[in-house]
Amino acid sequence: GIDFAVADLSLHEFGRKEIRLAEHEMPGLMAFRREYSGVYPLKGARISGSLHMTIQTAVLIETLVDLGAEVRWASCNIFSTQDHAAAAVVVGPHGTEEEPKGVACFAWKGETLPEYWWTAEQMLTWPDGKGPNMILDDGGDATLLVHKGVQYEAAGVVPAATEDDSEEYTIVLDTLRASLEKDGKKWTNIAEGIRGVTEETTTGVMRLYQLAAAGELLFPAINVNDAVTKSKFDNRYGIRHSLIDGINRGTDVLMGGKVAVVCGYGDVGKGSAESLRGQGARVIVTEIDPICALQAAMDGYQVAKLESVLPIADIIITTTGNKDVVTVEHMSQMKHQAILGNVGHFDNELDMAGLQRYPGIRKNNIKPQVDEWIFPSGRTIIVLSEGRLMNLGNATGHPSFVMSNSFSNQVIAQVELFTKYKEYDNEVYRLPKVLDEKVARIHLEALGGELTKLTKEQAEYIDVDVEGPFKPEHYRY
Ligand SMILES: O=C(Nc1ccc2nc(N3CCOCC3)sc2c1)c1ccc(CN2C(=O)C=NC2=O)cc1
Repeated sequence: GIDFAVADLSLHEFGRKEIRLAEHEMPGLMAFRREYSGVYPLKGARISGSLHMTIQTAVLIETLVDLGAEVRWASCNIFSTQDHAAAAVVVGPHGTEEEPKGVACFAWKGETLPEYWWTAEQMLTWPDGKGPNMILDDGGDATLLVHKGVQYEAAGVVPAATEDDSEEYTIVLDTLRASLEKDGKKWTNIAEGIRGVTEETTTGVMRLYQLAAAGELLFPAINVNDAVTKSKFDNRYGIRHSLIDGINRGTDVLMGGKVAVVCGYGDVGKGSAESLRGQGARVIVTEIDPICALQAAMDGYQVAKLESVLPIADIIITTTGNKDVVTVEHMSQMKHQAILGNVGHFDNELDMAGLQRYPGIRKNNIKPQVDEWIFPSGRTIIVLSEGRLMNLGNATGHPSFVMSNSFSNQVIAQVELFTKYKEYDNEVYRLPKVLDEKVARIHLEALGGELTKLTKEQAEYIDVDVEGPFKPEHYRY
């Protein structure tokens, strides 16, 4: 039998039902199952995956298994696991609760930090003592664990107190300390067996480039995040779908006719503005970058400074990826019951610490992820998801079709690295554009779109191959 640790295996039937619905909305992954049927390009692959254990991720996992891989999984966030997805992945499409036949999965919603690092350790160690030969990472924790482990083995000492006292980092070391004392040279063996890692997000990709720049990257890496059909789609179309979903689930406020301020006009800001405009809101954009600001103006949005529009703003959404975009001074000048949310990067776009320290402030929790903050003046504001990503806290993250684009790039990258790792150095690579275009072709077809074909003469005229790639590397879509 397989080893696993999930919240409640009896949720597997519900998970299986939602996985079946998601498969219909993930044409890219299902196309790869058909294309590679009987070929098993990932036969022999032992993939350790660290990525949000959601229904969509379950479809990714079962696609990797269909392609021949053995998989062990943990979530990359202590809150993001959907317990029914984890249960279904363990039982598998042909297993039962009594006799699970799925994948070794170690994930449950609400893990403590020590539990989180324990699940990461389980994900990286096979029962036969072997390690993975591939890593699928989101945020870089799996890659970090392997590299830190090797570094400490190389130092020949069990890690002492660290230069960084954060609780999370110390937990990593406790895990490492335990495993080093127990298994000695385990981590070096694990790293030596790994052919490569494919990384889902900006944060993880940044860590990879830092490792590569320091000459410390132990194996090749593919940056999935910067595939056009991943980041452009997550950031623009995923947010366009889930921003108003989160506002509706959280507040049921009518957005038509209201004034909505979107801070930032990058891909996330563009998706957010479009989402709110679609509901009939009058959207005002704030920007620091003249090019993005001009784009907003040309798209018909008023471009203003946040301070200038606080008296009329009903909804304020931050999308910048920066910190302190909305300060407590801004909040104290907002309209009564103005709605404030963040879909940018981390939870520091809104100055929640400043709000909590504001003299005489009071907090009235309306329902999970929806708080009313009451200023001494009696005026209140409604803050979604405590300033954290409200498309996740108040809604269900990206829809399956958007994740199908992202995860199709993951499958291509896993097959590419597993089968051609000898052609790669210990550097960070992006997928060839023609594979990015392949993901787009599959999803266009699934939407009933018809692609026009270049004639040979036309292709020569614009100096591209009839089969692509159709754009130069530096092209910005
Ligand atoms: O982060 C994700 N999810 C998440 C969910 C709930 C949650 N609750 C939190 N807290 C904070 C402390 O107080 C208690 C509540 S943090 C948190 C995070 C997450 C990201 C990408 C994908 C990618 N993705 C999709 O978008 C759809 N399928 C996917 O795999 C998923 C989840």
